[in-house]
Amino acid sequence: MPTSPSPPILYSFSTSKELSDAVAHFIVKAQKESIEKKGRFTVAISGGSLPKQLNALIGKPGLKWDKWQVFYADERVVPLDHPDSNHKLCMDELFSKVPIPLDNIHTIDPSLADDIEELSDAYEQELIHEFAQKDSARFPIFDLILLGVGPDGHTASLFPGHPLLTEEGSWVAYIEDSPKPPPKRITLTYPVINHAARVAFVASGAGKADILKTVLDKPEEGLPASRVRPAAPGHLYWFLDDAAASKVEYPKTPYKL
Ligand SMILES: O=C(O)[C@H](O)[C@@H](O)[C@H](O)[C@H](O)COP(=O)(O)O
Repeated sequence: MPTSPSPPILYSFSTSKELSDAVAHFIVKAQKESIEKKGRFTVAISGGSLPKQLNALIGKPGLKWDKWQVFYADERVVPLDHPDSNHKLCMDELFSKVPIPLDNIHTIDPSLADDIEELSDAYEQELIHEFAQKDSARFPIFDLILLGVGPDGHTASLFPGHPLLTEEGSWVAYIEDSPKPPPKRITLTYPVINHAARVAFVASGAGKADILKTVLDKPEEGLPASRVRPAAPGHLYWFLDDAAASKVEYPKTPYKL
C-alpha cells in the first residue's frame, strides 16, 4: 500500500542544454529500471514547453522505443493534427524523430469530441486496457509522468480552484472551462499522478520564478502543482533551469550524470 510521500528532489541547471541532457539521462535510467522489472516503460507526457525539452532523447543510445507505452498526462480536445493538440506537438518535437511504434502512443479519440464525457471515458478505458490487466491495481502505476507548470501553478489540466482537484475515483477526467485555451481538455487525475513510480516536473525561464517559489516553498497554499506528491515508494523530481529556480529556497540536490 502506498504510504506518505517522500520529499521532492530539486535539480537546477545553468543552461537549457544541461537541463535537457539531464532530463534525457534521467529518462534513460528510469526506462532501463522499468524494462528490467516489467518488460515495458509506461510514460505520460504533458504539453506546453515540455515536449521540446525532451529533444536530447533524439538519437540518444540506450533507448528501447518499442518498449515504451505513451499516454498524455493531459490533452486538448481537438483533432490530432490541430496546432493545439499535445499529441501533434509531441509528434513534431519528438516521436516523429525516433523509432517508436505508433501503436505504442495512446491518443484520445477525437471522433468522440461531441461528447467529452464519452471521450474521457474512452481514454480511461485505454489506460485500463494497458494497466488493469497487467498490474491489477486500483490505480495505474506509471513508471514516469512528465509534467510542466503554468504561471498560475496549474499542472496537466488541473487548474487552481477547479472542482477536478478533489476527484478521487476516476483515472481520467474532463474539463470544459479551462482558463488556458483551448477550454475542452482531458487530464489524468491526482490519484493517478500520485500513484506513479516517478513524477518529474520540467520548467525553465525567469517567467516561472515566482510561481515556483510558491509551489515549492509554500506547498501549504495548495496550488495544483504542489498537490503532486507521489505516495511512497514513488518519487517526485523537479528539473529546473537556474532562472526558474532563482527565487526558490527549497534545497537543491546536485544531479549526477
Ligand atoms: O496542455 C497543456 O496546456 C499543458 O499540459 C499544461 O499543463 C502545461 O504543461 C503548462 O501550462 C506549462 O506550459 P509551459 O511549459 O508552456 O509553460
